[in-house]
Amino acid sequence: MKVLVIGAGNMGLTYSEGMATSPLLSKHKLRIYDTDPKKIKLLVQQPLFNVYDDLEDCLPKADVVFIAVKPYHCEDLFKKMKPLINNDQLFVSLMAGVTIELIQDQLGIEKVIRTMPNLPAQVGKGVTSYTESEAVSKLELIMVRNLLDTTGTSIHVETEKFIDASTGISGSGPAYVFYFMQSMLEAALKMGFSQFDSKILVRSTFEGAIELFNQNDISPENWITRVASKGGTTQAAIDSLDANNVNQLIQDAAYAAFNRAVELGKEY
Ligand SMILES: NC(=O)C1=CN([C@@H]2O[C@H](COP(=O)(O)OP(=O)(O)OC[C@H]3O[C@@H](n4cnc5c(N)ncnc54)[C@H](O)[C@@H]3O)[C@@H](O)[C@H]2O)C=CC1
Ligand SMILES: O=C(O)[C@@H]1CCC=N1
Repeated sequence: MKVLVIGAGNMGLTYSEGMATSPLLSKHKLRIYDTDPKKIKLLVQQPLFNVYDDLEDCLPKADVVFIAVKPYHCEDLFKKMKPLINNDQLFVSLMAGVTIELIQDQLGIEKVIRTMPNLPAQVGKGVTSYTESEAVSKLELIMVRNLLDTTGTSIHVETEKFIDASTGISGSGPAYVFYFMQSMLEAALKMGFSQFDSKILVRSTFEGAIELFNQNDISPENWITRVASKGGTTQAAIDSLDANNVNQLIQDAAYAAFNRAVELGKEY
């Protein structure tokens, strides 16, 4: 099986590295293509995969093609791809919003797996949701799942609605966590801690909370009650969050990302 990854950015490179360092693919079975000459120049020096700057040299012979460009680049890319592809090839899209139907129509092919990955894939802790068009076989689905799992874990969803929904939860989600971290860091600095100590306090708090969550079957809501004493400091903080409707605001943010994914699908 020969795999081509189109787009050597955050996601394309992450997946390429995940697949290349797994036992599933040897170097000569994995290719990466990008249009940015500076990226190509840097990438040719790495030993993990073969790097291309011309679609004609890498696309026609690929069995599985990962598409990891920004949604607004897909129209132009699809025009260039169309004369070089065939209906036996399997296309795996990592793009937010772009629908299976649009990919099938613009490329004139049938086999598409649409995914929604996330950035922690860079450290092997990604989560990717995925769904497929009718023409994709069970075997092909398992094969691609194994490739996706080289960057973490994956969940299969029945419809594309859940790909857009997971964009709002896990795809964009790391940014919500970083947003929270940034606020905590700014508060620590204002209280007079150094940059160094602020980072330790915030990082350890996030790591510790995640570890507790992972090691016990207890809901976050329940954990809050274990931190908060009646009339104590945590309750003062939670009361402030509740008074400002932060729970609802976070849910609104997740829905904003979900809705934007649906909108993106109509823009191309
Ligand atoms: N960054 C993230 O956390 C996530 C991104 N995604 C999706 O992944 C896709 C890629 O995002 P990033 O990797 O963050 O973007 P990026 O901007 O880091 O990488 C995109 C790459 O595509 C290349 N490119 C542009 N036009 C091209 C073309 N016609 N042919 C070949 N290469 C081309 C660019 O030179 C660049 O290297 C997007 O569609 C996004 O919706 C999905 C989930 C999470
Ligand atoms: O912001 C975006 O559109 C992409 C999709 C999910 C994360 N990044």
